[in-house]
Amino acid sequence: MDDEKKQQALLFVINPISGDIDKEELEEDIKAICKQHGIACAIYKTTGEKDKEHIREKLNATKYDGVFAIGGDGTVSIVASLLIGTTTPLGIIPLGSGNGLSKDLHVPQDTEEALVLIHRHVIRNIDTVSLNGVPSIHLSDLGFNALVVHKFCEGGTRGPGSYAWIAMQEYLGYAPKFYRIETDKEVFEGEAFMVTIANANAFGTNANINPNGILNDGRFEICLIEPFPKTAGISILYKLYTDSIDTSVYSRRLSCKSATIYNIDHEVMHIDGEPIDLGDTIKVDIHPRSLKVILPLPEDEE
Ligand SMILES: Nc1ncnc2c1ncn2[C@@H]1O[C@H](COP(=O)(O)OP(=O)(O)OP(=O)(O)O)[C@@H](O)[C@H]1O
Repeated sequence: MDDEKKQQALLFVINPISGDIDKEELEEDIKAICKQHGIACAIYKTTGEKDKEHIREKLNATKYDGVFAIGGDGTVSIVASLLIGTTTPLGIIPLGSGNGLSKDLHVPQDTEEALVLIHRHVIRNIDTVSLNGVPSIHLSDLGFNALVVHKFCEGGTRGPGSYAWIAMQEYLGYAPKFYRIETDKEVFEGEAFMVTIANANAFGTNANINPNGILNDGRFEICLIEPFPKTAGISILYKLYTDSIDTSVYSRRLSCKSATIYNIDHEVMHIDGEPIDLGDTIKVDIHPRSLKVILPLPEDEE
């Protein structure tokens, strides 16, 4: 099905600095594609200051038929959080240093191919998760990875290289933390190297923490990496990058619709890559099919 006729007005939220990629030409391409297909096109360029508030104002002022986030996971997360529970779908043109959600949604990573979504696509519903009421669309966690995300955000440098450098520096000295996790089905109590609340599958780095997660199954997974000898680190890393972490004896998965995580050691956390402090009791809930997303046409409908 081609939705071209229904698309009247689209908002494009462009992060000019994401992925260190210049987007001047892209802006012109977007305008040309919209003109060609009779679509009214509005552009908002992020500044890094109060972007969410400014985009919310635009959404309140005008009814858009879709909002495209053009940037990395941070930009996608801001736009998505404003569209949850509305009838307005989220589109993604992946142009960040981390493009995790777009990969899990099978959005083309090639910009030219992704731009086709402007006029040719299907709309599907996906689940979202909330942590103490704060939306998470992709992956949130406590523990080692969250610590690396915090240090990465505090540092001045961008990109996957500096993330890997921080991870290497922190790895040897990191001690697992103690958690109690009560889900609607089971209870876990013990130490973990990291605790990931996963609506989706893989981080922007391509490390796949939840290979069997499904974005619209009405459930989320709490993925634990339990304490392991440092010598097992390489094997765990290998399994993360070969979609086989489920086969590790140090991994555990709690599949659920709701959970409460007691963060007894006050470990840091992030939601979709943004550091956040939610206190020591984190209530997690699934919101089935609460976000509409713009996706490529299935091959049999091409
Ligand atoms: N015009 C701007 N100038 C500086 N920073 C900006 C600007 N617009 C957005 N930002 C910042 O960009 C970050 C989000 O970037 P995003 O995740 O989309 O791309 P990225 O290349 O993957 O970035 P990162 O690797 O830092 O996550 C946020 O920290 C936001 O504050």
